[in-house]
Amino acid sequence: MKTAWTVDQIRRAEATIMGEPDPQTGVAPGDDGTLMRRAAAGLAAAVLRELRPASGRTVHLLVGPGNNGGDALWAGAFLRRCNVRVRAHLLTGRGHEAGLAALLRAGGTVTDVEGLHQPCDLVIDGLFGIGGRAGEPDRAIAEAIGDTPVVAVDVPSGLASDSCAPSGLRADLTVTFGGHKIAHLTQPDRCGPTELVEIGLDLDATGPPALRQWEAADVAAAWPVPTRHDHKYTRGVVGIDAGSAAYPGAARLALAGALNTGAGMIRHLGDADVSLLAEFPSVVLAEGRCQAFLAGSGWGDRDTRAARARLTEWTDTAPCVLDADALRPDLLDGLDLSDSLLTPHAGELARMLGVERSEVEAEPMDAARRAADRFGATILLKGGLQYVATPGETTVQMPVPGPAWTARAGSGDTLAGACAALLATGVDATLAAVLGASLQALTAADHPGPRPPERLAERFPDTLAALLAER
Ligand SMILES: NC(=O)C1=CN([C@@H]2O[C@H](COP(=O)(O)OP(=O)(O)OC[C@H]3O[C@@H](n4cnc5c(N)ncnc54)[C@H](OP(=O)(O)O)[C@@H]3O)[C@@H](O)[C@H]2O)[C@@H](O)CC1
Ligand SMILES: Nc1ncnc2c1ncn2[C@@H]1O[C@H](COP(=O)(O)OP(=O)(O)O)[C@@H](O)[C@H]1O
Repeated sequence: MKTAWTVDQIRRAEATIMGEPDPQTGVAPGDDGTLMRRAAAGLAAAVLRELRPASGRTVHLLVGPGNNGGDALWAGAFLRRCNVRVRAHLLTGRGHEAGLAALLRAGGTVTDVEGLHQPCDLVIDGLFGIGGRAGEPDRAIAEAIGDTPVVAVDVPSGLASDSCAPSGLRADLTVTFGGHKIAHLTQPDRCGPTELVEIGLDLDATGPPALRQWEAADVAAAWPVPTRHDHKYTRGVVGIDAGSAAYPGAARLALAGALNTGAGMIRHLGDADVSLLAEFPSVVLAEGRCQAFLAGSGWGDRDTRAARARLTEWTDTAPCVLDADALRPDLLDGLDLSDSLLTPHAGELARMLGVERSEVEAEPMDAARRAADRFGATILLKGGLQYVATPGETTVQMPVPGPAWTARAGSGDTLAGACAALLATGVDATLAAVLGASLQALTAADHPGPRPPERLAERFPDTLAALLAER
């Protein structure tokens, strides 16, 4: 599990070690440079690994006016001890005083933008870190970097740490300090792999993290495996109302998702063509008790009164997964959704919130959180990176990300079925969303290529078996 923290939390954790910074100078009373040197040592070690062999190689430092530039300068001084040639470009003509003095003492040099065009093996981006504002890099600097590998200090410059929006320089590796920032998990294409250097911050004391990214081992550990004492009813019965004359396949897809995730029993309660059940002989048509329901996938333009009656009855009875055509404010308002899961994609979430899709796409984490509070329901916002927001909870969960092969019609229906099967086992809506979305993503990673969603769902059990074998 990777956890990410806001800039405010990082600053507060720093302040408990060094004291509150003076508002005029920005200098904290207890700042003797220890944290910066720890950070810089970790940064230099990472750069040495990238350069291997390092002796005789050349590194350019892009140095901003703040502490981020200080880290780069100190790292440059450490690199000099390993016989690395270091040239620093000071963006504003000045840089962290002690760091610059250390670099010059160690034999590093200062250069202008022209000097950055001289050949070098690696660029350290220390322009701006968590104090940086979002923005595009200076053209002259971007041109000078060209194709040279970039190691970003803390966060790539121009990428806002608390945001999901892409901007700024692109890094091949980001070395961060104390704890991951939100942008590391939401902008992997900008940050590259992220290496965490411990510098002694107690981030847990600042409250819950902003974001948690699940990994395969976490999914395995949390998976609700049936025990010897279980039977089909204790494992959970799922009632599914998916599909319509216009979208008959949605029922088949949702059933495939639920069956292959391990429901104890499935009741097909929709009005879709039952001939599809020939393929799924264990699915029953009999009405009866259910531990979870799935409604909305492939409903099309179902009559509002009928849809509302179904949702009211089901949400009053058991936890529900509400998907696709059930995700309309006029259907959802007034329902008790406290133990249910809504699974919108960005367009559906925009409709639920009455905003433009672009607004959801720009800050998906915030949009998911807002929707969770607005509807009092857990939200799984689907897409390339997915966000699970729980009403009243600060931390947003990010399921394991998967390849974009999954981005096709019908994948959402199988995912909804998978989440419903998990809800029926008794796990809460947040865990059902995280586990269902992660299983789909991990399976797609195991079977890359244009595999139709119902075929991908058939591989869920293999992926799960491999995951559980590791636990
Ligand atoms: N604190 C610690 O002990 C430790 C901190 N550590 C390191 O400190 C980093 C945070 O340092 P920081 O607070 O000095 O902020 P930093 O990211 O250097 O930027 C601030 C400067 O940039 C300027 N600026 C911003 N955006 C701009 C833009 N778009 N275009 C132009 N200018 C812009 C901004 O100007 P202003 O906004 O004030 O106008 C200000 O002058 C952190 O990421 C980590 O690397 C580690 O050493 C571990 C210990
Ligand atoms: N870029 C992407 N990378 C990986 N998975 C994606 C990407 N975009 C969408 N997905 C997945 O594809 C599915 C799309 O769901 P949705 O748009 O609701 O499809 P439908 O309603 O047609 O079934 C979701 O399961 C989501 O997780």
